[in-house]
Amino acid sequence: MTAVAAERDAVLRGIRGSSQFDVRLAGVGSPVAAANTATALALGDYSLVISAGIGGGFVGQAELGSIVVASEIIAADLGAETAEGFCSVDELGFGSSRVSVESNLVTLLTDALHGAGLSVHTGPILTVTTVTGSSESADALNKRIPGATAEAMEGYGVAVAAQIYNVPVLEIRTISNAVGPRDRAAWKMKEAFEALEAVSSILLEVLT
Ligand SMILES: O=C(O)c1cccc(C(=O)CC[C@H]2O[C@@H](n3cnc4c(=O)[nH]cnc43)[C@H](O)[C@@H]2O)c1
Repeated sequence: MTAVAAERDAVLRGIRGSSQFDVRLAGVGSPVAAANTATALALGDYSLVISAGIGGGFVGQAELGSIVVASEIIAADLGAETAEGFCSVDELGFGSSRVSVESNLVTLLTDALHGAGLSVHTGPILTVTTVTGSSESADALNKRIPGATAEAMEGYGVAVAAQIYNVPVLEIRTISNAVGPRDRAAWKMKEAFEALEAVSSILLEVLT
């Protein structure tokens, strides 16, 4: 599941037309991504769901152009603001803001990516509703979720749909920008799409 066509096209280049993969558009944001993933899972027979695309990298954790494979997929802003600070849905008793991933799948993929000489990191990938745009917000996320490695906008929605259908899920982000003050001129879209293509060609090797 990719949010936009440019991500889908990078994945398609990487998998070189393999019929083993069904590359679909999720749309931008967790709700539409959840709906589109659930629709696909209701109609087809899948053994793995992958949320893939570009994302923001937390400074000191994932540099521009690198790859992040999620160890956990976390809805970082799903909760309530209180006088004491942010309160997650877990703390509120309304469910879980976290979806776990199968560690053996993560290891299989990251070993292959390392083996191909690519820069790859593993850690929590946050799903946010609003792209983080200040150091204060980035610091708050880092404090709330130690080890946060990347952020994007769809992973949690895709993961919840996969979880409902009892299908394992992965999230993979290639880093186009740093999480923090918005500096559109510094975004490395080309490098991120090239990395997404490279990851997809490795996926073809390890999952075939
Ligand atoms: O501002 C622009 O000109 C612009 C051009 C293309 C794409 C964008 C996006 O904001 C893309 C959002 C899209 O990409 C993921 N993404 C990429 N970086 C981040 C981030 O730092 N924080 C959250 N999401 C990010 C996201 O999953 C969306 O699908 C802007």
